[in-house]
Amino acid sequence: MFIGARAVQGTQGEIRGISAATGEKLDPAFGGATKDDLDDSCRLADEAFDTYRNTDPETRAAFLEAIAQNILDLGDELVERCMTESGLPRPRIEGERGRTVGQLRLFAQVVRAGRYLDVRIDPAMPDRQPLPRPDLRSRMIPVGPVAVFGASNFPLAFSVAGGDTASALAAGCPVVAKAHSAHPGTSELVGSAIQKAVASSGLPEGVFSLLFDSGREIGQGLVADHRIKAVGFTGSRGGGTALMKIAAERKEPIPVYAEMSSINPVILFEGALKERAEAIGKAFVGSLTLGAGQFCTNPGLILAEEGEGLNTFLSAAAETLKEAAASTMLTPGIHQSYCQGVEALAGHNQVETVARGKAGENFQGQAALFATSSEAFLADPHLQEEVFGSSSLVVRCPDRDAVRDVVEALEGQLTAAIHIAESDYPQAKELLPLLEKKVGRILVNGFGTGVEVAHAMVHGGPYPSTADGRSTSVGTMAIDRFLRPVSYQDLPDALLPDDVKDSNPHKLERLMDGKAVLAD
Ligand SMILES: NC(=O)c1ccc[n+]([C@@H]2O[C@H](COP(=O)([O-])OP(=O)(O)OC[C@H]3O[C@@H](n4cnc5c(N)ncnc54)[C@H](O)[C@@H]3O)[C@@H](O)[C@H]2O)c1
Ligand SMILES: O=CCCC(=O)C(=O)O
Repeated sequence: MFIGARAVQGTQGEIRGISAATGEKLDPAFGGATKDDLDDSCRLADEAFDTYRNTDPETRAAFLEAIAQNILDLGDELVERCMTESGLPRPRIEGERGRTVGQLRLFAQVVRAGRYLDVRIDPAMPDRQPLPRPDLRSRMIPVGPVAVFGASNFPLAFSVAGGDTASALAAGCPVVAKAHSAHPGTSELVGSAIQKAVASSGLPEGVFSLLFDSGREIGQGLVADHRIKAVGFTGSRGGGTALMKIAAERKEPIPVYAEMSSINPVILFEGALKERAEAIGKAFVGSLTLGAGQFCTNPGLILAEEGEGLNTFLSAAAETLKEAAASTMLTPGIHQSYCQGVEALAGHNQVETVARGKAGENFQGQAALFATSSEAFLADPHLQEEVFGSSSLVVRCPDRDAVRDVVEALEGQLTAAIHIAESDYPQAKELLPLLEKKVGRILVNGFGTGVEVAHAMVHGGPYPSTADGRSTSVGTMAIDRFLRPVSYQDLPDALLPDDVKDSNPHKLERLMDGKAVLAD
């Protein structure tokens, strides 16, 4: 573990990485944190906060870039360890490393640009009648130390140096990360890259700590610690809601930004099916089986009106899926819950098994495609539960109204995809307002897997896809989760923070009396 500048061997229990492919325990053995380790990490983060939040933009941006470079400098040791622990192939891990590094570098740009501070200045109007207007200035400031829970399914881009850590550090918040026990070796390597950047950037050691937990006590204690002011989490609905409860019951409740579960409905319109049902069917299976289906954006639900087009889609999807190789899943636990989910669907008396992929061995997940009627789907809420892996359910709808009824019945989702031809635009236009209320991202003629790390990305959605549908965990808006506004009224310039001073020393773009003004 890394507790500030110290590298610490945990003493609570034994945590070992497991070869995802074979189940073999990996060296070295890691140990979980004690309550003292937890307390030290939170104390150091609290002590570091004021210094870190007052770092100038260039120092903070360079720090983020140093993390990125240190991760790259880990070279193949990181890639190979991550492949072994996650079972994910080299191209995926190398691609995910590039995404992680790119995310850190993008946030460095955000910090340098300074627009995230949202500086607003309403100059005083002493002669205004009937009442003078005071001098009012505001900016966003970081909330304080943030707890980050690494995700199993993206051991780099959503884990120790993933989007939650990158956006929190960019906001000026120290981070106490809780490693995911599915990839302890990967977590240690990435944690070393961050700790090295803290030191080389001359920052207080408490800016980053990494803890392991041999159970759940440390993770729960982290969320409950009064010095932690926000939580980032990606994982199960049970895990996310458990942490939300702890956070809500604190003396000072704090937000938990949990990304939890989504079945990401894909709606196939008549015109699109008429034009390209077979191509959609093949592309769908590619998305469904990406990363052994362990994407939170996985297309777990297909909606379409019954007819020839849907039948053509189903035939193409079935033929393609039958050839899909089974892939190693992240952990034996995730593999087991996937198999249980698939068995439950296969045994459901209203669900038809359309196709199964090639059978696998050990902890490989066999792809599965099921179908049911909209009537059965609406009658059984269990049918909209996420089956985390390469499994999807097609819902045959008798008409357009039934499609809408199913969408109405869905919980909050991360994404919805519509496959349309121009002839479908009128119906699509009717459905879009409803989709907006249900999801964080709407796609046309694609699938939700493959989240672009960009300024306009929303990787979030109404509960229960995430804990707070107003936020995103990917993209530059992710920084907003770890900021809060402060207003300064009638302060003399000498007392104002640099960001809101008349002189604008950091040359920020600011809102002056409601108008955006670039620094000269
Ligand atoms: N939708 C998604 O983005 C997504 C991503 C990963 C996993 N999942 C779902 O979660 C299941 C399990 O996967 P996972 O291990 O990544 O998720 P998980 O929720 O079990 O664990 C995620 C992290 O949170 C911690 N945690 C979980 N519950 C906790 C609790 N009650 N108290 C303290 N800490 C707790 C774990 O130790 C781990 O570090 C998967 O089968 C899948 O269904 C969903
Ligand atoms: O698993 C959650 C994130 C999915 C993602 O980032 C992607 O689809 O690229």
